[in-house]
Amino acid sequence: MNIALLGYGKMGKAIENIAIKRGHHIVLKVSRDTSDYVFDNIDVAIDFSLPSSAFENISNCIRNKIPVISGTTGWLEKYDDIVSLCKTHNGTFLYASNFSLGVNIFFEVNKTLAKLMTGLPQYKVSIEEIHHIQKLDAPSGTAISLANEIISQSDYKNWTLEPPKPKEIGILAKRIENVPGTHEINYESDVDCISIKHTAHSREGFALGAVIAAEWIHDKTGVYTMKDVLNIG
Ligand SMILES: NC(=O)C1=CN([C@@H]2O[C@H](COP(=O)(O)OP(=O)(O)OC[C@H]3O[C@@H](n4cnc5c(N)ncnc54)[C@H](OP(=O)(O)O)[C@@H]3O)[C@@H](O)[C@H]2O)C=CC1
Ligand SMILES: O=C(O)C1=N[C@H](C(=O)O)C[C@H](O)C1
Repeated sequence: MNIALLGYGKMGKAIENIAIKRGHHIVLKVSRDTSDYVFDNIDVAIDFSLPSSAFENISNCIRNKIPVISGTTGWLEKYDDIVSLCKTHNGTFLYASNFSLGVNIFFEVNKTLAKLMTGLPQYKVSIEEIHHIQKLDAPSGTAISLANEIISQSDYKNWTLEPPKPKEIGILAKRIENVPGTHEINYESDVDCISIKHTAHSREGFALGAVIAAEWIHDKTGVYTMKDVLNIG
């Protein structure tokens, strides 16, 4: 496939390595200062850019009939607008807050555990995420996905970065140099604690998942998630 990379930072470079190993060609790389570009002979675009640029990048692809996947976090208040645009143009779009296989399995474990914990108010749930100090958004997109899944299975109403009130899930966002991404869910009672944790050792898992998603989506139309790609959930 001919791939356009929208964002050529830490993730763009990790994706380039894996895509080339899998026989693909990177034919366009877009960064902050790429002023004018055309989508010429592109099979799929992969957006890992900035919270402030993802919406425009994705819209641009959809309007130009380029299938696009995005892993950029921190822009999701406009997700529904992208879905509408995609439907209007009969386009192709997939967003994932986390492309790694491990985290997508972790999402399922989180959902199952949240179901098991309903009706056990003695356990208070909280989420901790740790990322590198360059990360622009907090909490992480993955932590938001985890919280939303718990909310969908329970009496919790929303998540917060502040000390949680009743029915709120507290998220602690820590920033530590060079940490690729760690997420932990804790159910704490007076007598014990149940924890589940995913630790990324590098960006390779995110990048491989993104390339697999791009391979899967490039000849389809519609709006998809990683659950469709991995056939889980
Ligand atoms: N879903 C997932 O699995 C994962 C998601 N992420 C998310 O991906 C995003 C990128 O992460 P990361 O690669 O670490 O970040 P980086 O800061 O390393 O890279 C961001 C890149 O975006 C470029 N950029 C800036 N403006 C634009 C624009 N208008 N159009 C296109 N590109 C632009 C920057 O260019 P320049 O270098 O010129 O400034 C830079 O190359 C983040 O939102 C992060 O949270 C990260 C890992 C996994
Ligand atoms: O910014 C990152 O690095 C990451 N961002 C994603 C998120 O916000 O969840 C995924 C991963 O944890 C790495």
